[in-house]
This record gives sequence, structure tokens and C-alpha cells, in this order.
Amino acid sequence: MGQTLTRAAQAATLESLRRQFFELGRVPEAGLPAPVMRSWQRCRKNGLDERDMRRVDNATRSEFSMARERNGRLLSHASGVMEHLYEQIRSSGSLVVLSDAQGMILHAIGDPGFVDSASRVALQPGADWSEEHRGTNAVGSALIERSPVEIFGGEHYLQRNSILTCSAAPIFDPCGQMLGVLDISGDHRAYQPHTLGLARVGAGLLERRLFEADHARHILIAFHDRPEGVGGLQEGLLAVSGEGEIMGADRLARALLGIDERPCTSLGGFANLFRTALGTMLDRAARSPEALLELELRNGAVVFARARASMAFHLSRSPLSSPARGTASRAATRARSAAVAAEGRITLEHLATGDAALQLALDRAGKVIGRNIPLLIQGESGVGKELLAQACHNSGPRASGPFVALNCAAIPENLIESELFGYVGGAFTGARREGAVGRIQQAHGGTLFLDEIGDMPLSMQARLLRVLQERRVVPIGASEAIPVDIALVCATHRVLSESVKAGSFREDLYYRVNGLTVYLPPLRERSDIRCIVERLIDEDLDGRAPGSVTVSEEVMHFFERYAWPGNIRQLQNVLRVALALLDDHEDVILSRHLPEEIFSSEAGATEGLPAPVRAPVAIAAHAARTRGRRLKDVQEDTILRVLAEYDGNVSAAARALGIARNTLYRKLGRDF
Ligand SMILES: Nc1ncnc2c1ncn2[C@@H]1O[C@H](COP(=O)(O)OP(=O)(O)OP(=O)(O)O)[C@@H](O)[C@H]1O
Repeated sequence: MGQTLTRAAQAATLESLRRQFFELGRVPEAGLPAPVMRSWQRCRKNGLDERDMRRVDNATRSEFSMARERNGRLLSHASGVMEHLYEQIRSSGSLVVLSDAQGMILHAIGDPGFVDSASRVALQPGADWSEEHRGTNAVGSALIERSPVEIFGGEHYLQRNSILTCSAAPIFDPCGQMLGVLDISGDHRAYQPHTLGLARVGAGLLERRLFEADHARHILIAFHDRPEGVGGLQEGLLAVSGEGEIMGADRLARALLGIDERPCTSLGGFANLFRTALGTMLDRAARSPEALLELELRNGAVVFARARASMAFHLSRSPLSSPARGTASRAATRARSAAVAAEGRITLEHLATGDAALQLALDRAGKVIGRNIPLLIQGESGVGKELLAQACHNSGPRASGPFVALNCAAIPENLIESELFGYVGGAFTGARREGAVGRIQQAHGGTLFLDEIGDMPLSMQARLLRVLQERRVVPIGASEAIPVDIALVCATHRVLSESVKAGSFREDLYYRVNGLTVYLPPLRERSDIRCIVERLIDEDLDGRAPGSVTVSEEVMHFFERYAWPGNIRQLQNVLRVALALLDDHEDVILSRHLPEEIFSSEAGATEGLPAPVRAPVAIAAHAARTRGRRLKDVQEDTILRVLAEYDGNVSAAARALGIARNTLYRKLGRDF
């Protein structure tokens, strides 16, 4: 209020200050904020006439669309922030404006009443609000001053702009490079003292969003030198790779750590800045995700930190890069588990463990969430189809609604109908008196997951099709249809298009359930087995600290080559057995902790698998026993053993070894 009065009083004195400056050529000693004074002097030096009424041409259509294209990333993150700011000032006769680093307005949203007056002074997309063209104004001056600026009424250099009050804050990248300006402009008579603060908060939010987007695949550590600063707008953000490299530090982090933002130097490893080891910090974060952790800097000072759960440590270890090894990457895996623990629900980010084919499936699935497009997940049994369905549900707008799963292959044919559609009391012999709500209805407002949809009886398919078309369900024995709002995710290990050809699956239903198909790769084809193993161990530790149990390199090597016919479910069981067999003092899983069957040819379960994936089964299981021997001997030994396993069947042995039958004959005849 006091500020408002000061501004109102200032409006009157501004007239006399302008007279001094523009008519008498004198620089007022007091009464004008320093940035305004500096700007007036710059404008005069540039020969700008304060009474200039000439039109400044807006950018042409193609110049404007090129500028928007150049600033696409800024624009895409800014629109949400601008909407948010606009919500705060709605009906105050104001406009929220985004300009690029040269002062061209890229986007503006505002109250229709003011948009009109604003366009009269060309405060509109495509207009250039650099100081050079429009004199003192918040956008142009913030660009030059490199700090938030408020320009009120007659402080605008050009008289015609004195109807405005504008508050602008620059947007920087972490290295201090100017990206643009966020500005809130309105009629000067409706001046609000908090507007500059809002613009400043908006610019800070936008910088943070850009940083988070750049580092969505890194571990984010939020910190501050005071405990209460963590979680607030002044916290600093560090992005750390799975290998412990600092990949980025936002402006606030650089300020807190006393690092000059320009020139933007690489920050090196986590250990360069902190005495506390990254692994130690992430271990603690995994144990208590909500707790504030103390991090000791190299200079002995302490900051308070939290590993950011929402980012879920989306490690994108390219399959071409070496598989993640070492403590830091392991720490990252643990940190991701901490993230899940904090959120309590599995999301798409949590499932990303670095395999390219899996990532493709996750990315594609992520794109249709919330868009009313049915998702069909294909993959062998145990690859995680249901988990993916749950992750999609948890990652979308229906997350607070129910997730209801039904395995169509697991229920007797005559019960599927009542399970799916429900029934009214007394609808059939044996029905409960009070009736039952079917799964479709239970999923109202959420997601219905139909597992093994390919095994649904044909008669049921017709009814399901009707529900999906009409979005209504009629319970057995009922006369009224009940509207249902569900997202549909289906899964199958079958190739449904083949089932359509074979006549066991309705073509029309196929197109209904198959809005988008994603394919989950079998475990043997995944490049991220190491990461999954670490995850599964940590999930099943039963009292031991995360990261305290590891797998020997030998066992890991075997895991990476084994065919895994039961996929992740089988790996999970193998690790559970191994953990159970570990003595209290043991913390490394060795081959002797693995269940016997995994080494036997049957448990290799190679039947039906293509030859190349079967080959490693025999060889890897054998590897432990062949170390240190001559290659020729090892080869001979392996071939003979595999032949014995297949009862002398050369074709089967060749398939298991992953070599052609002729090659095996040749080896049998010549090399031995
Ligand atoms: N990425 C993962 N991380 C940890 N556990 C996983 C992962 N994916 C799958 N699992 C576990 O593996 C097991 C099998 O997963 P899920 O039931 O989702 O597979 P599915 O493909 O639906 O199997 P089925 O076709 O046999 O129904 C579950 O216990 C699940 O928790």
C-alpha cells in the first residue's frame, strides 16, 4: 500500500523530472531509479526522440516464425509458466509477455481489455521491444541491465508508452547466457507493487524447468546452505551422471557454491566439489528419501541436500556405451530405488534402466498416456507387461483413479463374463444375492488392464467390443447400461495379428485394442541386465542396506549370457533364492548361491528359442569350469558337452552353440 502511494506520488513528480531531463537537458539528481536514469541517458545518446510517434515495423511473418522456431525450447517451457503467472494477475488488466534475447515479443497472454490498449502501443507478438527501438522499457532495459527491472508510467522514455507499467525479469541459462525476458505489463493506473516479484519468480521457475528438462536423465541434487532453503525457490540444483560426473549446476547452485557462471567451466566429478562421497549420499537417500542430508564441501562448509525423487534418475545408458559398472552407477541405481520409495508408485521413469528397445517402448507408451488411445503391450511372459501397464497408469492423469487388472487366460471361460461385466443379484444360479460389480465398472475413472487378451474367448470378445464402442457396460441380468470411463491397456504374448488371421481373435476388436502397440524385449536381448539385477537385489534385501549385496563378476557375466526363458520373473526368483542362500556374513552372490536348475540344460529352457540366443547358455554355464585352459581344449570340451546334452543330435547341438550344422560337422571332423 505504502509502495502504491509512493508510486502514485511519483507519477506526479515524474512530470517535473521529465521536464528537467528532456527540456532543460539536466540529469535529475534524485527521484529516478538508477536503471531508469542509465537507460534515459543511453536513449538520448542513441538520438531517440521522446515524442517520437512513428510506427516501428513489426517482424514480418517469416521473421517472426523463424524467431519462434529458434526459441522453440524456451517457448515450449515458457507457456506453462506464463499461464501460471497469468492466473495470479487475471482480471487485473495485464499482459504476460515473453521476449527473446533481442527483445522481440514471442508470446503474450492477457486480459482482453488490456490486450487492446497494449496493441495500440505495439506490445504484441512480433514487436521489437529492445531499448534501441522503444527507448526505456522493462523488456529492453532488463536485457541491458541483466537484472529485473520495473518501468512505471513516465519512466518510459517514449511519452506514448507512459500509459504502461512493466515489470520484467531476464531468463538465463546456467552459464549466464541470456535466453529472453519474462515481463508483466499493465495500465500504470493499476500498478501493483508485487508484480516485479512475480516476474522474477516466473523467470526463476522457467530457468529451473529448462535445467530439469536438460538433465531429465541425470540424478538431480537440490541443496541450500540452510536446511529451510531446500525445497524453496532459492535452492540450487546439481545434475550428476550415473558415473558421478557433474553434468550441470543451475545459476543458484553456482551462486551457492561460489562458482563464477561465466566462463562456464566444466565442474568435473562430484568429488571435486564435495568431501562426502556420492555413493554415501545416495545410500542415505535410498534409506530415507525424505530426510535432509548434510553434504560437506571441499572447503569444509556444509550444505543441506535432497536427491530429487521426481526426476526418478532416468539413466539413459546407451547400449553402445560400456555397461554401467562401478560404484557411482550402482549408486545411481540405488538412488532410483529411493525415488520410487519416495513416490511409492512405479512410473515410466522408474522402468527406464538403459536398454534402447525398452526405452523406445517407454517413450512410445508415454506419448499416448491420457489421450484415450488404447495401448497394446506385446512381449514374452515375465518381461514386465503388467508393470508397464501400471507405470503408464501411475504416470498419467488417471493416477489417482483405480488400476484394475484381469488375466483373461487365468479365469475359466464361463467366469470371464461375470468378472468383466458384473451381475445383478440372482442373475444366474450361484450368483451372490447382492450381485457383483465387474472389473470394467471397477476401473471407472482409472485404467483397465486386460492381460493375455489374446486368450479371451470369441463370445466375450464381441461383448467387450460393444463396451469399448459404447463406453457403457450392462451387467449380467441388468436392463440398464452403466456409463464407464476407462483407459484401456491390454497385453499379450501372442502376435495378435496372427490370431486374427487364424480366426481366434476378432479383427474389429483387434483394431479397438490396438491404438498403439509397444513391444517389451525379452530379458536375454536387453543390454541393461546389470542394472536390473542391482534393482531386483535392492528390492528384495529384507533388512540389509541397499547396495550392501552385490553379484560377482562371474555370475553377472553368466546372467548377461543366459537365455532367461522366464525373463525378469525368472531372474527375480533366481536372485531371491541366492539372497536366501547367503550367509549372514556374506554379501556377494557367487555361482554356488544360484539354484542348480539354472545350469542344467532343461532349465536353460532353450526349446523354441532362436539359435543365437541359445548358444551362450551352454558356453556361459561352462565358463567357470574352463578358465585358464587353451582355447582349443575349451572349444572341444564345450562341443562335446553340448553334444552329450542333446544326445548326440548334431542339429540340436549346433543350434544350441549358435553355429551352422556344417560348421559343427567340420569341427568334429577336422579340428579335434
Ligand atoms: N523393470 C522391472 N524391475 C523390477 N521388477 C520387474 C521389472 N519388470 C518386471 N518385474 C517383475 O517381474 C515379474 C513379472 O512382471 P510382470 O508380471 O509385469 O510380467 P508380465 O510380462 O506381465 O508377465 P505375464 O505375461 O506372465 O503376465 C513381476 O514380479 C515384476 O514385479
